Amino acid sequence: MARRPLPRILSSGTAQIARSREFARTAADGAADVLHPLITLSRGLRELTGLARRKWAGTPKEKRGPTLFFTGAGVLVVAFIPYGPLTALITVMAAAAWKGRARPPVETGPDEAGTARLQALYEALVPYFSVPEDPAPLFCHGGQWQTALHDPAFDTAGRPTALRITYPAYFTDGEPAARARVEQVLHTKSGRGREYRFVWDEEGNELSMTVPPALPTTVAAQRFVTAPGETVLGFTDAGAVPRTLPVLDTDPAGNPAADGPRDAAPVIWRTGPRSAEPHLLVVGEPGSGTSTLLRSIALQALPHGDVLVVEGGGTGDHACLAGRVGVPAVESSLAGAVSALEWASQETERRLIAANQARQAGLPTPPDTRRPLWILVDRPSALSHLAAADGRPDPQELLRIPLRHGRAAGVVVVVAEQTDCLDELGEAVRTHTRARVALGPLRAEQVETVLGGPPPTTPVPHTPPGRGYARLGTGPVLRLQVPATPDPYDDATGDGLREAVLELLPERHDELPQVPAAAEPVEIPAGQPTAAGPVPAES
Ligand SMILES: Nc1ncnc2c1ncn2[C@@H]1O[C@H](COP(=O)(O)OP(=O)(O)OP(=O)(O)O)[C@@H](O)[C@H]1O
Repeated sequence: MARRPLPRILSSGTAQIARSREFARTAADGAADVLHPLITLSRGLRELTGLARRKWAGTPKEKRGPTLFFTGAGVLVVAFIPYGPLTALITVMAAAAWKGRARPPVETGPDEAGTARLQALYEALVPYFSVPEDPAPLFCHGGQWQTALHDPAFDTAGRPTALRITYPAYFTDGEPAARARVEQVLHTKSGRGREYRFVWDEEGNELSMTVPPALPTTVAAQRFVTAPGETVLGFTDAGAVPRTLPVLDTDPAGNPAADGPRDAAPVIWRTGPRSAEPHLLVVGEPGSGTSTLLRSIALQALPHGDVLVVEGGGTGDHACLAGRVGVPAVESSLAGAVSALEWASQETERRLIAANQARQAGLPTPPDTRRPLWILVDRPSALSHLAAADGRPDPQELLRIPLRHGRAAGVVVVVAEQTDCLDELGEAVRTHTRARVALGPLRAEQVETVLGGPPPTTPVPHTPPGRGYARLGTGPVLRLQVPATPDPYDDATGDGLREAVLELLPERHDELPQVPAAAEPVEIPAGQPTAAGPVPAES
C-alpha cells in the first residue's frame, strides 16, 4: 500500500516549534545575563533584611528603645552630611551584592570512591543483618546503602573513620559472638591496622563505628601536677576521664616544645589507705615498655616515699635508681632480691604493729609508718625460675604480706611481667593487684585476660612502646600511652629525654654534703631505709 504524505501543517509545524523554542531559550539566556546584577542585588537585600530582622528579634526588649534611637540618629546624620545619602546607598548596594553573590555549592555526602566503599560495606553486612522471612529487609542484596548506613566520614586515604549503622531489631545484639562477627566484617572492610571503637545501642538498634585518633606519644617524664598518693600511669582519650592535667609536650629529640603546656586526660592511680586498688600489675610483650612504666612510677613516688626495686630480668633497666636518696636498694641477683623482699615483708609487719599500737594508745600513727614504701618488682617469674632451679622457695611468696596488708601499712606493690610468663605469677600477686595495665600489641582476648574486661577499641598489631590499656578495679578499660621515661644510662636515649629523667631523679647519696665529724650521731629508727640499703626491722 502506498504511504500517504503527512498533512503539511504537521511536517512544517515541528520545525517552526523547534525554532520558537530556540528563540525563547536565547531570549531567556539574554534576559538572565542582563538581569543577573539585579537578581544578585535583590537576593543580597533579602538576606540583609533577614539578618536585620533576626538581630532585632534577638535584641532584649529593654534595649530596643536605645537601639532605635541610635539607628534613627545615625540615619539623620547620614541624611544631613554632604554626599551622605549617596555614600549610604552605595554601601548598602555593595553589601547586598557581596551577600547575594552566587557561592559554589557546598559538596555534601561521600564522593564516588566513598559511595562505592559504603555500598561494599552494606553488601558485606547483608548476611548478618537479614533473614529470608523478613518481608521488608533493611539489608538486601542490591539494596541502597543510604537506607542503613548514616553520617559517614572518611580519612585522607578514603577509608571510613565514622559510620552509624541501623540494624533490624531481630539481630541478636545481646550475643557477644554475633556482635564480634559484625565488628570483624566492618574492621576488615574499612581497613586493617587501625583502632576501631564500636558502640552498640541495643535500645535504638544502632551500631556506631569510629576510628579514634592515635594517642599522642609526645608526653615525656616531667613533674605532673598531682596530689600525694596519686600516680599518673599515662594519658588517655580526652573526655574518657573527668580530669585533665597540664603537660608539656616534647619534640622527637626530647626537648620541650615551645607551645607551652596543654591539657591532657590522665589515667591516675590512687594508692594509700583508702585506695580500692592499692597494688598494680603491668603485663606486656617484650619491649612494650613495662620497665619504662615502672621507672615512671618510681620517679613520681620518690618525692613522697621510698622505692625498693627488684629486677628479675637482669637487664639493668633500673640501675639509674641505685644509690639515690629514698631508694633502699636495687637488687637484681636472686640472693639480693630475696633479702630485700624479706626485709620488705618484715617492714610491712613492723609498720602494721606500730600503727596498731599507736591506734590502741589513742596516738597518731608514728611518722616512720606513714611514709609510703613502694616495692617495684620487674619480672618476678625470672627470679622464681632461678629459685626453683636452686631448690629454694619462690621469692614471690615474700610478696604475700606486703600485698595483703600493704594498704594499711603504707606499702604499695607494683609487679611487671611479660605476657608469656603470666601463668607463673603467684596467686597472691594475681589476687591482690586490682589496678592493671596491659601494654604492647596484644590480642583482644589477652587484654581481657589481664584486665578482666574487653578493650574499648580493636587492638592493632603494631603499637609504639608504652601504648596499651589500663583498668583500675572494676572501672572502665581505658586506652593508655605511658609518658616516655627512658633509661638515662642507655646510649640510645636522646639528650633531651636523658636530661628530663636525670632532673627528676633524687640526688645520689655520695653527692650529699658530708656530715661534719664532730656532729652528733643520728639515731636511725628500726626499719628506716638507709643509704647503705634496707635495715632489717627488729622482730
Ligand atoms: N612510653 C614510652 N614512650 C617512648 N618510648 C618508650 C616508652 N616505653 C618504652 N619505650 C622504649 O621502648 C624500649 C623498650 O622499653 P622497655 O625496656 O621499658 O620495655 P620492656 O617491656 O621492659 O621490655 P624488656 O622487658 O624486653 O626490657 C626502650 O627503648 C624504651 O625507651
